Amino acid sequence: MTVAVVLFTSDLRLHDHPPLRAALAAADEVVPLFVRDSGVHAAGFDAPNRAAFLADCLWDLDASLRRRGGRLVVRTGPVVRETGAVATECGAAEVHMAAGVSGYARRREERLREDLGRRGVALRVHDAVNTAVAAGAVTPAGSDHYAVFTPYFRRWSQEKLRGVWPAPRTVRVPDAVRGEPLPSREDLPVLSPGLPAGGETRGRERFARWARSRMPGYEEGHDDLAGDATSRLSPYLHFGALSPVELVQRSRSRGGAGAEAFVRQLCWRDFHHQVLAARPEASRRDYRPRHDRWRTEEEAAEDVAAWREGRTGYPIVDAALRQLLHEGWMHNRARLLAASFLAKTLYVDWRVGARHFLDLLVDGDLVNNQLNWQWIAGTGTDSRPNRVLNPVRQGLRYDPSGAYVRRWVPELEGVEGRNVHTPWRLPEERRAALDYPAPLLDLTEGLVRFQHARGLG
Ligand SMILES: Cc1cc2nc3c(=O)[nH]c(=O)nc-3n(C[C@H](O)[C@H](O)[C@H](O)COP(=O)(O)OP(=O)(O)OC[C@H]3O[C@@H](n4cnc5c(N)ncnc54)[C@H](O)[C@@H]3O)c2cc1C
Repeated sequence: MTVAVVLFTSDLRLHDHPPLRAALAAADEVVPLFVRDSGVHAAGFDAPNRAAFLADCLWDLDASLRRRGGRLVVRTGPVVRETGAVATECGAAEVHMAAGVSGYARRREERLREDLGRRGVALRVHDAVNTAVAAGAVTPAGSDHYAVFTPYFRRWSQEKLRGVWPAPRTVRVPDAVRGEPLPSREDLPVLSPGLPAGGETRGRERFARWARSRMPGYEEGHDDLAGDATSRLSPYLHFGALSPVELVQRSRSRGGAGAEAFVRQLCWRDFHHQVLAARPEASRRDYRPRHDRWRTEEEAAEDVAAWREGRTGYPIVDAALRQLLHEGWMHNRARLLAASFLAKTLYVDWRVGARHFLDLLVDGDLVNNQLNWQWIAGTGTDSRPNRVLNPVRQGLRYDPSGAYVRRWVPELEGVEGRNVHTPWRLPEERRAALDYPAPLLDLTEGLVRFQHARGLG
């Protein structure tokens, strides 16, 4: 009887899963393994909102495996030690896993290869599991990655994707391998109250429902904050509960402007993955240094606290940050303007904001979070690095009725129409009756400070 191990990391699904498919083809029995990696805990990446979503994903994966005659084996500890121990216990000849692009994922792969090699076990790493096109598979002449999105998108769109594989019918797991009880959402500390439920089953249902009802209007509707017309699939993609290859293929086969626009957004994930794969240090250091002398968290303590709590006095920024606190998720347009406000208007180090997002976002990941923050801070891949988003104009444009602001900032519920974006202009008596702060700073002041810092005048 031959045995293989599948080490699940950010690929918590059974459909379209290259490592599982290869392991089932190579061995009679397979151990589906998930390690609650103490390294991830030590790095502070298991924030409660994501830990809760992860627990849902593991329960769902286990249930799906049980329906196929198997089960999920969960272990806790350093991932290299636990994987090696499981491989030895079950006499596996191979361990299969998905490739990752972060520095941590790369080191994990190297250490696994070494440890398993000593045990006589081969490590097989599979590409295009968590991206549609593998990071580094397409490169421009003379460079190891694309630094600008549009040419990458053009090239990426021409790549032929592999076929989509169904979930296996049966998975036979050796009886002898010991597992631990699955972690549960109930055991976790305080979570955002509006956190979505995780798991492949829910992710697939959500995609199917959204593709039928809202994908056709995605192109026009995706920036409408109150309309909430985007897919909200990002946490499922982050944990690999959905396959990007499958989403691209299924969207393309539906066709239409909405599907095309959605596929383009999926390409942004791949774009950032290939940047980080080539420049892993971009998760911490400026990708394109602009010689900024950012205000630190200590220097800007009061501004940072007001920003985090959603009490800056700029309603659209506050609505965005309160949505994050409540749902562990934020609309893309809201992320853009909240991040621009911190990094450019308040001129605070983008890493301070990126950390806050990572502490709360259920889809928070090093690749997309850090590189989107760099994009907005003008140290990343934006070809207009000095653009500053004006929160009043953004509010009027993307929340013209003010419904998004009223949803998240109840103090402003009674302010009619577009006035909700400029409460400081209300008559003094009316303004004083609102339990809502005055603007933290004048926007022109913020703009001048930023432009001066960037040497623009
Ligand atoms: C400052 C900032 C921080 C961000 N942090 C993260 C993060 O930690 N994790 C994360 O997944 N996304 C992040 N994003 C990207 C984007 O905001 C979210 O992916 C999107 O809002 C998720 O909502 P959705 O699933 O409804 O998106 P949809 O509009 O339905 O898009 C479909 C999918 O495309 C991908 N996508 C869309 N826009 C982007 C983008 N700009 N970059 C990369 N992928 C994209 C996502 O996987 C998303 O689920 C960040 C954006 C900004 C501006």
